[in-house]
Amino acid sequence: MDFFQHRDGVLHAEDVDLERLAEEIGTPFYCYSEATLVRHLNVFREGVASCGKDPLVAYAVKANPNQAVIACLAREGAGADVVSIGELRRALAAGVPADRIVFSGVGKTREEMAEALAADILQFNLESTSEADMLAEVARAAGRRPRAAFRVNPDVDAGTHAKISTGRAENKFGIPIDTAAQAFSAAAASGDIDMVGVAVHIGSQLTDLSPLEAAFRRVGDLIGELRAGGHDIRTADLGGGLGIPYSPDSAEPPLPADYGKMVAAITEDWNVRLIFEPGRLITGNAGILVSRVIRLKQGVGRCFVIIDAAMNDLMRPTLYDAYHGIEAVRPRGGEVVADIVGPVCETGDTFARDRALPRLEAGDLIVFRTAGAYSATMASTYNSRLLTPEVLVSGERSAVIRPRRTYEDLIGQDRIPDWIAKE
Ligand SMILES: Cc1ncc(COP(=O)(O)O)c(C=O)c1O
Ligand SMILES: N[C@@H](CCCC[NH3+])C(=O)O
Repeated sequence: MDFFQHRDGVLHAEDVDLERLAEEIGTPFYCYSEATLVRHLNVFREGVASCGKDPLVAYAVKANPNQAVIACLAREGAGADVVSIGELRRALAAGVPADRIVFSGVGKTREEMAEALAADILQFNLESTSEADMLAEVARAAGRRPRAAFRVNPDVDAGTHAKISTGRAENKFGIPIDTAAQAFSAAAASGDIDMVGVAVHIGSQLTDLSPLEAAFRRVGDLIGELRAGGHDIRTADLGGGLGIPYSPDSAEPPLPADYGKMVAAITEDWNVRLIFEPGRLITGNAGILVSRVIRLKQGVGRCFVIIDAAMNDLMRPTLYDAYHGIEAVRPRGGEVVADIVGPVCETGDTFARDRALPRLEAGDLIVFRTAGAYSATMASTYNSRLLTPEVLVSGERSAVIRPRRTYEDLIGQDRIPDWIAKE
């Protein structure tokens, strides 16, 4: 059965024996397709290939930071967009060259800056003037000269879920675009930072190009203004954010090729190196979550399918009311309309309400589609559940890329202070 969906709508014919994997690994587990990851990276790269000279695709590591996933993309030449020292270390350890790494995020600490500076990353994306002051201090102390961009906030509504919208004036991200010229001048005047670029990212899971277009046009105007003010702007980081299809009923998000055409037209005379930071688009439809039905329970007027995955494994439905396609691995005849729920002690531990599915029985395997991005990485051990293992499949091959830990590991992480242990 084909569970990995290419971004261009073609189902990939990867023959994955999920039943065998479930026997070997136990459920729940995440499963990623290497071919689909690579395919998505290439679809995006082809889409933006005509956008200026040597565009950099810096994979947003936060979407799926498994070392094997980053290494697979690094092998294909991807860079990385990181937002913490942990992500920077992951990217470097997975083989992403430092000169393809950009460091985003509103809360970079002195220590993080010093480490990224020592690694000589391509660019810091600064999000406030106080952050620029801190980077200047760190750079002076280290005797190095970082390259940096200011991320601007264009005050554009991305039309996505409020919790993942980042480009409105009221959001914490970036500096207001109207004050950017002063911020650039102040940062450049410090003499410690090479202010090379402008960055923008207005949100995630965008299903319409027009907010991106509006934001990019503002960035274009700003680049003109900055150059007129004497700044040597050499890069423009256009962020990530392109949406992917989650539900067969929702509108098709724009294709990377259409996005690329839009970007190429707007940036034609910018004369900069463009940087892109796609995350979800690369990994989202390259991953699934496999779970087993524990039991069925008839409630008052509703049927509950209780599965062994829970909100701690896949938070998106409870956090954003996100839709994930759910399918039976070996569909039986008939149909059931049910609530798909996990074992966690919260009503929010509901993946779907009133979902029509083929009839299910205890022991059946089911699959959550589109679970390669912002899924395993947002998991927790709530209810003292173990983190879900991850598997990578590549044609006939499969490898566990994050093994299941033991309860001893989980419990042994904690320390009982002497004074309690003794009493
Ligand atoms: C600065 C930045 N770049 C890139 C991304 C990746 O976004 P997406 O996964 O929607 O492509 C994000 C997350 O929204 C982000 O905050
Ligand atoms: N965690 C969000 C995406 C956040 C994007 C990060 N900038 C999701 O699952 O959709």
